[in-house]
This record gives sequence, structure tokens and C-alpha cells, in this order.
Amino acid sequence: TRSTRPQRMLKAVQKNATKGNPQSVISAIDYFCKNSEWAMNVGDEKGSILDSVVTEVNPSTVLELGTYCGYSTVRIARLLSPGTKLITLEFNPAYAAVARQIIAYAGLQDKVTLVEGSSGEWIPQIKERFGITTFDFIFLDHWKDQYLPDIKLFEECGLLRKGSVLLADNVICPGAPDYLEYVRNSPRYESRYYPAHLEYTKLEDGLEKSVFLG
Ligand SMILES: O=C(NCc1cccc(CNc2ccc3[nH]ncc3c2)c1)c1cc(-c2ccc(F)cc2)cc(O)c1O
Ligand SMILES: [Mg+2]
Repeated sequence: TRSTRPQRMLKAVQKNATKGNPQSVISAIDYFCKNSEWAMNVGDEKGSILDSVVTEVNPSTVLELGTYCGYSTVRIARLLSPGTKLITLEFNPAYAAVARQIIAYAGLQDKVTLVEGSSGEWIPQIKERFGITTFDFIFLDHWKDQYLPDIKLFEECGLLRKGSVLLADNVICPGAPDYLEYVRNSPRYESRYYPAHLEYTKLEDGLEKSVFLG
């Protein structure tokens, strides 16, 4: 049967990237998406913004919602201090299977815990299952209608502390209007929009960075 787009992306990484070299994996995926097939990775333009926020926060505890093929997982993990790990949640098993291989190809498997399941199911279990009290940095890139319920779940589960940083992809395209309205109007967050473009296109999109004020 015909291969899937994530499988073709993995083949492109294995063909064009250097094992153990995260930057070459990032470049190989961007090349594939610009020249062969569009895919919903955060991409190079928004990825650079992601890099700068991760570098600025220098987090000890990191959560990513929506692994897809592991592109942003690799971007984040390559910047973490030695000994720091990130947890990434992926609901789709086929995506998770490809992501594991791409993360391993980059040599970052020891810095990543990939959990197969949904945010709603897993967020309430994180404290006990992973021994985490609060997250320093959270990257939201899963179903856009889940951003708002999940940020409320983070609050309810006591997973945010004064200064926790949430960075949300696609707040314009496909969009997360209810999430934007919440973080921009809540007195408990300081929010800032980073304008960019939808990955590999000229369409408007951007990232919303929200700092929890406690
Ligand atoms: O929709 C998007 N991504 C999310 C997504 C999408 C599909 C499947 C999953 C399954 N993974 C999943 C689900 C639920 C979950 N709960 N916890 C973890 C978890 C994980 C996740 C998306 C779309 C576009 C886009 C498409 C088309 C277009 F024209 C313009 C733009 C661009 C993006 O950058 C995007 O990020
Ligand atoms: Mg996205």
C-alpha cells in the first residue's frame, strides 16, 4: 500500500540528514516540505521564534502537545541543558511511530519522552507519573480547539507557576480564537503575539507567547 506523508518525510531524513546531527534533520525536513510535500511542521520561520523563546526561558521542565513527526521536538530538545528532558504527547500512533524514528535519528532520544495519548487524558496524570510539579515551558501545537480547554486544565492541575511560559502555534491559521481571547483578556497572563507565516507558505500565521502571572 502507498506510503504515508510522514513515512516519506522519514525517508527524506534518512537519505539527506546526518545521523546524530539535529540541525541536519531540521534542514532535511524543511527541504522536503519546501520542495516535495507540504507538511504541518512549525517550519523554519516560526521555528526560529520557537528557538529564541526556548533559549530565553532555558527551561528545566518542558511539555509539547502535538508531536506530529517530531520536527519541533528536535528543535526544542537540541537547545535543552544537559540532563533536561521534554515530554511530548501525540494522539496519532502513526505520527508517534515516525516521530520516534526522527527523534532517534537526530540522536535526541535520551532527552525526549514521547507519550501516546491525548492531552485531556494525560495532563491530570503528569504530576504522579513523571514527578513534575510545574512546567517552565509548554508548546501547544495539537488540535486547535483543544488549546483553551487544556490551558484551563493546566491551571486546575496546578501545573503552572509564576513565570511559566506557554507558546501556541497557529493562532491565526488554522486559528485558535477562543484561546487568544482568553489569554489576551485574562489578568493571569501576560500575552504577546509574534507575527510570521504559515509554515512553507506566504499565508499569515503566528505564535502567541503567554506568561502565567500566578
Ligand atoms: O491542526 C494542526 N495540528 C494538530 C493536529 C492535526 C492533525 C492531527 C493531529 C493529531 N495529534 C494530536 C491530536 C490531539 C492531541 N491531544 N494531545 C496531543 C495530541 C496530538 C494534530 C495544524 C494544522 C495546520 C494547517 C493545516 C491545513 C491548512 F490548510 C493550514 C494549516 C498547520 C499546523 O501548523 C498545525 O499544527
Ligand atoms: Mg502547528
